[in-house]
Amino acid sequence: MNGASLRCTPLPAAAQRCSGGRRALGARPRLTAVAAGTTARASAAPATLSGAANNAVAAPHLATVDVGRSTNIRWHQSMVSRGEKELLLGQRGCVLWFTGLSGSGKSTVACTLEHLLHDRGHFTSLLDGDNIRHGLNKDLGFSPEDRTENIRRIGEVAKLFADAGAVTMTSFISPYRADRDIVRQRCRPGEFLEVYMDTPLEVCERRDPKGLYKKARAGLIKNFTGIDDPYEPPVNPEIRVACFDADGRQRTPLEMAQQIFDALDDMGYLRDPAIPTLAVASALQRKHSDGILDFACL
Ligand SMILES: Nc1ncnc2c1ncn2[C@@H]1O[C@H](COP(=O)(O)OS(=O)(=O)O)[C@@H](OP(=O)(O)O)[C@H]1O
Ligand SMILES: Nc1ncnc2c1ncn2[C@@H]1O[C@H](COP(=O)(O)OP(=O)(O)O)[C@@H](O)[C@H]1O
Repeated sequence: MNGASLRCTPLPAAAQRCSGGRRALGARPRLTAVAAGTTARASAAPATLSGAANNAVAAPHLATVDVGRSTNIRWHQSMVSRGEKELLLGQRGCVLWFTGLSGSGKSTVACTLEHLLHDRGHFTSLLDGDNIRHGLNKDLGFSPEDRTENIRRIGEVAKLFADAGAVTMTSFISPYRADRDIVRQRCRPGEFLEVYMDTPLEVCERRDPKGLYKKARAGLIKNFTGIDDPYEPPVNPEIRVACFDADGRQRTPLEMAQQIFDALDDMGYLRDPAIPTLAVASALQRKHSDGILDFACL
C-alpha cells in the first residue's frame, strides 16, 4: 500500500436511507485507501492507517502536536462514533464517581449496583480503589500528590470506558474536591455523576472492616483519611446516598443501589435494552452487499 493516502468517501446513495433526520449508521464517511489513481476499499485498518501516517508530512490537517512530555502526536478519530456504540448498547456511557470515607460503603454499593445493572442488560465497568492499587497504580501511595495522581489516572481510564458506552463506576475515597473537579472538567457535559456516600465518620469507624481506623488512631498508619488527612465532601453531588432513612434506620446496600439505579433511569442514562437488540436484528436483515450493517430505518 505504498503511496496510499486517506480519503473519506460517502457510501453509495442506496446505502444512505436515512429516516427523519437521524443519520444512518451505514451512512457515515467510510475510510478508503486511494493508491496510484485507483479507488479501493480499505480491507485492513492498520495498513490503511500506516499509509496515512506516511503521507502526513505535508498535509496541514494531519499536523501533529505536543502534549505534556509527548511530542509529534496526533488525535485519531474513531470510525465508530460513541453515539453508534451507545445505540448498540441502548444506554449512555457515563462515569458514576463514588466518593466517601473508607468504610462508607463505596465498594459494596457500587458492586451491588453493577449487579442490578447487569441483571437488566446493561454494559458496565467497575474500577475499585484497592484493585487498581494492585496494578495500574501500584507505584502510588497516600501522599497528597500520589492521591491526586491516583484520581487523575482513574479519571482518564473511566473516561475511556464511558467512551465505549459503559456505565462506568469508580470507587475511590478521592478525598480532595479539586481532584474530583478536574475529572469532572475532563468529562463531557453530563457524563460525570458524583455519587457521595454520605456515611458519618463514626459509622465508618465502627464498621472498620480492615481494622485501619484502629491502626490510624493508634498512630500506626499516618495520613489516614478522616483521622489525620482531610476528606472534602462534595458541595453539589448529582447523587447523595444517605446512610440513614427518615426513621433513623441504616439503609441497606440494596436500597442505596436501587436509589442510584432509579436516578440513572430518571436522568435518561438507561434506555430499554431491548431497543438495540431489535436494531441489530433488523439491521442484519438489511445488511449491505459490502457487509456494512444498515440501521437506516430505525
Ligand atoms: N492513609 C490512608 N488513607 C486512606 N485509605 C488508606 C490509607 N492507607 C491505606 N488505605 C486503604 O486504601 C484505600 C483507599 O484507596 P483509594 O485509592 O480509594 O484512596 S485515594 O482516593 O487515593 O485517597 C482504602 O480503602 P477503602 O476502605 O475501600 O476506601 C483503605 O483501605
Ligand atoms: N449500607 C450498608 N449498611 C451496612 N453495612 C454496610 C453498608 N454498606 C457497606 N457496609 C459494610 O461496611 C463495610 C465497608 O464497606 P465498603 O463497601 O468496603 O466501604 P468502602 O469501599 O467505602 O471502604 C463492609 O463491611 C460492608 O459490608
